Amino acid sequence: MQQARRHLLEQGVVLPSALDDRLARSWQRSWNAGLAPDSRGEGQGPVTGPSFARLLQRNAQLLAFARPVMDFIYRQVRGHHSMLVLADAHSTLMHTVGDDGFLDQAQRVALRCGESWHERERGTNAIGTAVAERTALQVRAGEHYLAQNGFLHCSAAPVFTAQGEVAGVIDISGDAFASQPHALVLANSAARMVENSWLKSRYPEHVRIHLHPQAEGLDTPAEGIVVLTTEGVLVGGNPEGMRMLGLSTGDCFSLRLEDRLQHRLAKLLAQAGKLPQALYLPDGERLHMRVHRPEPRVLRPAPRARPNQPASAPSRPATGASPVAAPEGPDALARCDTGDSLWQRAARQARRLLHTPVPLLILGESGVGKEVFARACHDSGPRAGQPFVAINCAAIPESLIEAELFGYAPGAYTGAQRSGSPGRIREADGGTLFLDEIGHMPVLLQTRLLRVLQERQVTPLGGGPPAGVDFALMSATHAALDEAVADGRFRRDLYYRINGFALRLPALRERSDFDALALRILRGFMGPGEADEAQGPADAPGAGKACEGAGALPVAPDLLAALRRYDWPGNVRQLSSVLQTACALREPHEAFIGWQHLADDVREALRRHEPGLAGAGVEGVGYDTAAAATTHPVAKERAAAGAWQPGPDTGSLKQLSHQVLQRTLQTVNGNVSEAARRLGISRQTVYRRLRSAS
Ligand SMILES: Nc1ncnc2c1ncn2[C@@H]1O[C@H](COP(=O)(O)OP(=O)(O)OP(=O)(O)O)[C@@H](O)[C@H]1O
Repeated sequence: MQQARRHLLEQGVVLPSALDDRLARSWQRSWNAGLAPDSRGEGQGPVTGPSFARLLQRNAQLLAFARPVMDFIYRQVRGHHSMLVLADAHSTLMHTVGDDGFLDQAQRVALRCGESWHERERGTNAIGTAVAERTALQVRAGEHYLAQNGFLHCSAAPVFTAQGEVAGVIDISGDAFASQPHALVLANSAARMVENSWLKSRYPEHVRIHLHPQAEGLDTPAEGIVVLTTEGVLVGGNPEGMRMLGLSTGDCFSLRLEDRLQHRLAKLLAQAGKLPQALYLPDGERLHMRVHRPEPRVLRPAPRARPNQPASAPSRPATGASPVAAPEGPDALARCDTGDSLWQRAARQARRLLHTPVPLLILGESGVGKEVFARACHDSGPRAGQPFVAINCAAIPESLIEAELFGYAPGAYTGAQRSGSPGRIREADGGTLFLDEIGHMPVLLQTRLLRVLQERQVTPLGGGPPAGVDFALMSATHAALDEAVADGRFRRDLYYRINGFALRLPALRERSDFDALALRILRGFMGPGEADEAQGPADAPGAGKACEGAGALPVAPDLLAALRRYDWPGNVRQLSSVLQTACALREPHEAFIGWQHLADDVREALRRHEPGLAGAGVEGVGYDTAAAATTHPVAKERAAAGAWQPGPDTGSLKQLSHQVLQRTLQTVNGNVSEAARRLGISRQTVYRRLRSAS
């Protein structure tokens, strides 16, 4: 380990094979975050007082289910110079129980309630690394990134929510005792016990299926559990249950279990509460299951989703709804709903038509999310689980569209696959065919498509018997199809055939849900929890406060304001790509996206929309540094502590940024790396900035 440490200090990279892969990744993250292995870490001090009380309040359920399990485990390990820890999803310690002697020792390295053991602050450690890697693991002695934690041996296992998000971590820390494999087994079993008891009590109005390969395994911590709505839509499950049935978290709220298992829900319910039953999976494997019916409740109206509830957040289980009128979890359309009323209107219209054969024509500018919307309609309708086949008519060369759509017989044309092809239309059989940019379909093919739509039969190119097809049709275009009809570029009869109902999706600049939509997109790029994590415990010192005004978005407030004002000609696609680039340019230790994470052309385009900045130079270095200095958490923290703050009369942005840089360099005694880290910019930017000022 000493050699690995030396190598890291000298080369800045982890020595290959020195550590288990997960720990090696973690060491590298810790190094990249700017943590010095011989430092005392970057803790911002413990969360205390009312803030700590609120933290406990937010995690009340997890605590309630974890405490008895921790007490039980502690009784098994008492006297072994160790402790059990429960941390939240951000690695902040909430509850500990352990031997007095060891608790005292642990206090000395801040292993105590209220302290964060996030990797960013403490480097590789079992709690923070189990959260980052989403897996149970051990970190023993010198494997800890900070040398001062080398006396600890820790085993930690994440506790997952029913939708696969990390809810918290259970850790066993101690001296040599905790380094043994059984400590990891204990931590893992504790996490499974917490998940299972939480899951059982959390969904009283849902159907619960308990599973195990052996009947005797039911009701043990090893059992799998999945939860369904009374209509059979998957709500979630424990990791074991999801694994046994080959489900992924992406299936939650969209998959009907009977489509996957070929078991009727009614039949499953009929077996509820009886002795364990055999359940055969599609591959022939046999499991034992016990089905629990929802508990009867008084009828109450279905709760509605809050309009600005972040769309990709797992919806909470319905509370207070009856098993008969119970609403299922939000479907795919509801999960795309980030609160804009124009978009919601389109979704309402589409939803009414999903159970009818009426073809939808989705209109809207390029990049507004027409295909995303069509896919969500499909996933929310009766054909969910069947194929969704999207064809971009503008992207396929005209000469190939016919073969691509209708398929071809073996050897139908030069360059064709020898075995022939069924064509995309037949691939959509049973599901949905989505024709994007339908306005670009060549007129001759429009005639063939019309015939398929009328006859519901496809005849492959080069001959062969026609094959019957059954699909729902959705089309989309950003072009004015009625104009194309008027000047003869699009067949009128086909236009009427595809336009059973036309709905229009709003351009991004017309939407009122910018923040919620951006958060949804960021979640996709930052990974589960991280987009919200920047908010931290809302009142934790430092990070959360630095983003005041930005709501839940980990974006510097002035940048967020500019993003909101921008007119987004490329719509959601453009926003998505800007956020993706910014996430990629963000250094691992940077909690917020700032101006410095934008490409030059984007920064320039945004600034053209900024009333007060129109005259500033385009080069932008000064601007991004100033922005970083005023919005980066560390800088803001310093400002709050009484250090220099830019005032309105301090000069141009370029001067401001130079002053910030100079003062930061003074504070850190000229250490460029440290200054760059504090300002949230790269060392190269610091040097460039110094050069441009001289
Ligand atoms: N609701 C959404 N949540 C997250 N990302 C979205 C959403 N809607 C659209 N996007 C992003 O925007 C991109 C473009 O969406 P989509 O392809 O559906 O737009 P479109 O209107 O069909 O575009 P075009 O007219 O160019 O075919 C997607 O790849 C995705 O990255």
